[in-house]
Amino acid sequence: MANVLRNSAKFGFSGVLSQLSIHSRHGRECVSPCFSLQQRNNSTSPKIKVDLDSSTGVAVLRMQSPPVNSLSLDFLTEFCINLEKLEMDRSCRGLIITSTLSKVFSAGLDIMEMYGKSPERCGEFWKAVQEMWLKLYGSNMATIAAINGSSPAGGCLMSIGCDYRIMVDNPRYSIGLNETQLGIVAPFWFKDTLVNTVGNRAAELSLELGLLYSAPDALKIGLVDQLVPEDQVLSTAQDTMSKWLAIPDHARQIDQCVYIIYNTSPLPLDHARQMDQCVISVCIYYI
Ligand SMILES: CC/C=C\CC(=O)SCCNC(=O)CCNC(=O)[C@H](O)C(C)(C)COP(=O)(O)OP(=O)(O)OC[C@H]1O[C@@H](n2cnc3c(N)ncnc32)[C@H](O)[C@@H]1OP(=O)(O)O
Repeated sequence: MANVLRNSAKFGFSGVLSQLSIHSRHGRECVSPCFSLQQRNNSTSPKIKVDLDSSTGVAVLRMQSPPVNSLSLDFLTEFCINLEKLEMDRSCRGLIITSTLSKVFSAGLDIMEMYGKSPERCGEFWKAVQEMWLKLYGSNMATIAAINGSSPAGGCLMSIGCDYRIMVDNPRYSIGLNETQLGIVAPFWFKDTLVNTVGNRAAELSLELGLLYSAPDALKIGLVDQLVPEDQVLSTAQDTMSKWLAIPDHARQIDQCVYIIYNTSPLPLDHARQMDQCVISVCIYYI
């Protein structure tokens, strides 16, 4: 696995980063897509299932892409389309994200997307990764990750892109931004999101050592907010969501918006994109 990742970084990321062109706003506003969501969704069977309960205003998004819910371009495209539909639906106020797979929430970016692909394809893939984060972190909905399995790297990013994290209390499940262990570097906006979640020092240690935390250790550093038995993860997420939805939407959204504006680097700006490019290029150089 590590070898494939090393090779994928060599062949893929330089192409990926030269292709970056994202112009989205940050903050808790619905972000308009900068790539055509409709263009690419080639899968025959849906990788994502969404159930919206119109009586509660809460949608449950289930990732169902075996074996490990890896974030391929098709997966990310489908994810973003679903998020966008829910965002536009005024009856939907809350979103719970979980997995139908046993033991895995998401294995993170699909390593096959980073290996031996054309620069164009890599660029499209990287934009989709950015879009996923922008849409989730910038969502107007209250978002809860019901983490019912391991969630490394991009899977962790997806989790910390949510407002609240509930993880199954199982020490065999791990979560964290383990990129450096794979010889790659988490982009600065992964770092920002982690700092916003666990604070500066914990994020620094976590990123430099590429730490994967067991569920109990993740709770200790605040990477997740709550641990629950496996069979209670969804019901706890539903109960927690009702507390979040008791807060008037506008107040919660403005509060989140202010927090993000003051605590997150501006990915949409040119200089920030160049920094993204720089960090990954240095990383590739040293592989
Ligand atoms: C600049 C930012 C860059 C990167 C951010 C990233 O997200 S890079 C991706 C990093 N991801 C990882 O390091 C996770 C690697 N995977 C795992 O640790 C385990 O697979 C996991 C998720 C804990 C599940 O373990 P389990 O024992 O249940 O499954 P197994 O390892 O046997 O894997 C089953 C098959 O899935 C394939 N696979 C695993 N991860 C990925 C992935 N990220 N992308 C694509 N495919 C993945 C694995 O190769 C197995 O395939 P098989 O054909 O059955 O051998």
